Amino acid sequence: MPLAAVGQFCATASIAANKLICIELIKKAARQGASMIFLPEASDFISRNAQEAKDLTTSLGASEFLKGVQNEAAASRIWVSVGVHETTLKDKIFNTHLVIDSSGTIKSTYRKIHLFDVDIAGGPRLMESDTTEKGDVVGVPEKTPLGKLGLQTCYDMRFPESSITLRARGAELLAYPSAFTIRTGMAHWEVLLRSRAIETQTYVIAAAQIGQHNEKRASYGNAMIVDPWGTVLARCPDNLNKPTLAVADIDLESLYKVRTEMPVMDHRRTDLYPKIE
Ligand SMILES: O=C(O)CNC(=O)[C@H](CS)NC(=O)CCC(=O)C(=O)O
Repeated sequence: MPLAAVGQFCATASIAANKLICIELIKKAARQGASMIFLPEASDFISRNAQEAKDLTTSLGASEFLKGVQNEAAASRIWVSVGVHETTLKDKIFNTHLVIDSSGTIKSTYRKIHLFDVDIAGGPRLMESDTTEKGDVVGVPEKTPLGKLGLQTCYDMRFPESSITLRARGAELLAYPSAFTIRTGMAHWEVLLRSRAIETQTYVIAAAQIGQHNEKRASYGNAMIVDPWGTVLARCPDNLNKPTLAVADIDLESLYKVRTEMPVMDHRRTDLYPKIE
């Protein structure tokens, strides 16, 4: 049975420092026998403001951060899922989720489709669309050593439509690299992830940022792997002081048992509401 590793750390505005942390996590996951490691959203950097985000962002091909991650994926012979920023043709950024194979090649690119524009009394207030352009493709699951992987990002977990779309297209796992706020994380994080896993009957893997990135921004952590029954198989420790990993076996046989025993996809009343595909 293949082993998945989910990572958790606190990115700052230093791309060089974040790159070293990710390289160490990739090495450690490979040493533990994982076939694939999942790193958080915005693993390349968390910026202090919109201007800094624009200044730090490059194309995928010109990214020093990605070069380091791709080289280490190849050196450690492990697949990697990672969230990064990417320049667009306009003066904006894509919030991009990549799958890199064990030779260091980018196999799949997903650009976050739901942007986090919220203003909650007592915080947080974040307007992602000020800097970020939304992607316009849900995509098809990518074949990985763990199974067919559907790519999403963070806030996307609030939209079951896209996870059900990916399930309908063959997903056996869904990845949600994240940088969740603490307030919304305490109220919603685990419930959302377990709900997506239960209703789609897929594994859900959510790498996460944790801790204080700068004066204005902190993240909730609780990176986790959830099985298709909704059980939290692994969770990174609540450790603010160092990057951490958690691992779990991916058992597709038990996934198909869940789907056979309770075939919710076949029970849909698409005569009463739209079919998602
Ligand atoms: O800003 C970057 O560089 C990377 N992007 C993020 O951190 C994004 C947009 S601000 N964060 C979220 O989507 C949090 C969602 C969330 O917390 C919720 O749904 O409750």
